[in-house]
Amino acid sequence: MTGESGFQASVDVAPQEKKKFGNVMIIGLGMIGGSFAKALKERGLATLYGVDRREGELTLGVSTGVIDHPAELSAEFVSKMDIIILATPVRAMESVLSEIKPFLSKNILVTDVGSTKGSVVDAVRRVFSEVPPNFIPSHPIAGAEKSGVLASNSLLFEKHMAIVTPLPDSNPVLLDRLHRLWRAVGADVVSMDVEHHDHVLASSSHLPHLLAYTLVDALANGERSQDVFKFAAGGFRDFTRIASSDPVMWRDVFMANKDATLATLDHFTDRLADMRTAIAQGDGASMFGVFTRAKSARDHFLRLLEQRTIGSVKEVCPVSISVLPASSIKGDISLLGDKSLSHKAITIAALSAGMSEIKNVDLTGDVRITMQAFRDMGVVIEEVTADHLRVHGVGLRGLKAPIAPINVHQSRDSLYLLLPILAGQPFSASVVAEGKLLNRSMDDLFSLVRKMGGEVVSEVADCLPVDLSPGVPLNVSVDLTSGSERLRMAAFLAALYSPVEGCVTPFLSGVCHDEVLLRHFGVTILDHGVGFKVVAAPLIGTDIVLSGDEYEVAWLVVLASLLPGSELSIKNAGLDSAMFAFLSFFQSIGADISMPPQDEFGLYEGVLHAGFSELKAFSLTSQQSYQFRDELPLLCVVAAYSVGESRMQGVGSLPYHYEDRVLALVDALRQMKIVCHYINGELVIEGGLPQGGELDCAGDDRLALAMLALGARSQSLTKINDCQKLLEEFNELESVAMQLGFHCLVAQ
Ligand SMILES: NC(=O)C1=CN([C@@H]2O[C@H](COP(=O)(O)OP(=O)(O)OC[C@H]3O[C@@H](n4cnc5c(N)ncnc54)[C@H](O)[C@@H]3O)[C@@H](O)[C@H]2O)C=CC1
Ligand SMILES: O=C(O)C(=O)Cc1ccc(O)cc1
Repeated sequence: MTGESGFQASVDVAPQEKKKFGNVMIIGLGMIGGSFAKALKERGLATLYGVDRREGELTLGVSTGVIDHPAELSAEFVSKMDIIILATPVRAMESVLSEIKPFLSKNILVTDVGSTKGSVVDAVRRVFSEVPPNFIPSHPIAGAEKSGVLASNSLLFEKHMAIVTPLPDSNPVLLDRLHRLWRAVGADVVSMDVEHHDHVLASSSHLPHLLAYTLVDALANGERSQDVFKFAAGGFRDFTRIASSDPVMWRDVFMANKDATLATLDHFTDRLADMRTAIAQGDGASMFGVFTRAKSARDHFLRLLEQRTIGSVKEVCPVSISVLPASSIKGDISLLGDKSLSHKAITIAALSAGMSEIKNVDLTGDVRITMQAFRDMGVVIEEVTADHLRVHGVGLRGLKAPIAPINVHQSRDSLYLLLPILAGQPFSASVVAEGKLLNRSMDDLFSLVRKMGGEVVSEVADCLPVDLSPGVPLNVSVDLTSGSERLRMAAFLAALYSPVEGCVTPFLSGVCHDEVLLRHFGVTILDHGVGFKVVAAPLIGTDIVLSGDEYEVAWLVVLASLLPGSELSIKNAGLDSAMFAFLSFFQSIGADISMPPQDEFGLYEGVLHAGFSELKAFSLTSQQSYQFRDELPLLCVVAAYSVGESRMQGVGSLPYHYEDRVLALVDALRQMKIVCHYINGELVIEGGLPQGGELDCAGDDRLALAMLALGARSQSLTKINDCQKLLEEFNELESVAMQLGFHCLVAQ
């Protein structure tokens, strides 16, 4: 090992100051080992010892300050370490482990950074006959095509993932230390099992390296190679950068991860053969399909990585919005399409036969998750402009089995649409999620899928992740009178997959956007008094322009009503029966609104006008409180500015989520010096002149909008904290405010 010729490794292992991670030995002081050492050393977190079979690397390691001391794999050094990191090529690890084995004690954390994990665990088993609890493998997903200690970079792991692959017997205290170690050098840590790691990395890292090496080799040895390289365009350079990586390291990787790389290589070879056929046959449609899906998958993926939502907790910057009092709103405005309707329109268009154009569609946030899921199942979706899609539908049962689980991330909207659709396909599929969607019971949705005849298997009862398999399709009958409104579109979709006819009994009577959207695409929905019969028939692609978000419409109407001098026209309102009822109630307490006309489907679509007027105090029965439960925060604001006392019965009997929202607003009202009483579930608000203040909407977008309205006519400035969700949901808020002359200021 080291120190043999001329280079003296000191055996005096620093007893002096103890740093956070103590004595850390890096074995294999190349690019990754050196980067790790440098990152710990620069942060003053450890005393670094380096070992390398190439003496030159150690000399450079000391002279460039990457390590504190050169070392050897002897008792004097090894036994005094707190942490040992193996950073050699993977096939060298077995001999390194044999050398350190005699000097290891069980409280020394030993880890590695190898690109494969199964082979390292096998090597550990061969050396120790088991995996000792203090050996816990890991792998940073960060690197470069360079090698050697001079290529080391102390920031290499910052904002990159580090995968740890603990084993059942791993020591939990040391596992925790390993997590801290990776976090200390800036990495986001994720856990995975060894086998899964090797399969995922075979596709995401090993296969691309193989392709790059093979491409360069094939072209370099082919005819006209001089000219190929001379005239290589940027694409060649981008694609082949990684062919400059270290050949020893990569030979080791492919020898160590043979089965998983062969599996992904076979899959890729099949797809390449398909592309060959498409080119040979001049099949432009197939090529266009592959290129569009691949482009959007990559764009989507990069966006997600930028937000760092894959495998790590999303970093959110706190956003506050301040409202300056005494402004009016004036102007004609068009609102971007409703987000939930955007998810649904894309879904229905994807399941229709033929092409659909969807205009005024909101393509921000979670909507992209729904879109990506369909693209992963073979649907070509072109983004014509930022709010215009062209969807090449494949029919109700025409989706292709996705090659990987569908990831709905944290999007409930995507999940509730995708699950019944997947259950209606002839293939099995898995659905995974992240964060708040995990470990939550989805029993309503899962039982809907079971009603369709689908088989649902999840590790934790009724929770994600879930595996779905098709069964014998059944005629679905869903009664939503005691269920959640969220299930409404899911129930309609399930009914569409019925062999003959499905039946949905919704909670509220009247016209709703979901049914209208389906009718647009040719679905026959027969109202039979207590519910709807949905006739199972193909959907037909069509063109549709989405109307503005209804809650945003309601908010703007309330704002216009409260602010003297306001004159507002919303050019693309689309009100269903429930929103029409709310705005009608609002008219009944004095609001000056003119509603858009009713269209052939029963929606009130078109221009809506609203202006300032003095509003009267009001009383809501329990039934009305329930009916207007979504709009109650807005009504509380109206009550605060009305003359007299307003009452809302039955608030205490609302589902807790709605009650909580109202109570949060009551707190805000009290902070603004408005008198409120909440007794036996009845809320009484005495109108007055709200003061300004600093409010917190607790990340609830609807509450945030209500608080903005509350601040709009208050005595002094109102600042609302925690508004990130509002800007995610209503991302054109600032431009709408600017167009209408509503003075609000967004600050991060
Ligand atoms: N290069 C990359 O981008 C990434 C590499 N990895 C993994 O990190 C490990 C190291 O890779 P790099 O730092 O890129 O390679 P490198 O070639 O820069 O460094 C490896 C070092 O290990 C030394 N070494 C080899 N056999 C040894 C032995 N028996 N005893 C002591 N030292 C020995 C070599 O002399 C060399 O200095 C590999 O297992 C690789 O799979 C992990 C993530 C990224
Ligand atoms: O240079 C690149 O783009 C890489 O892909 C780096 C890399 C190489 C090997 C790994 O195990 C992890 C990351």
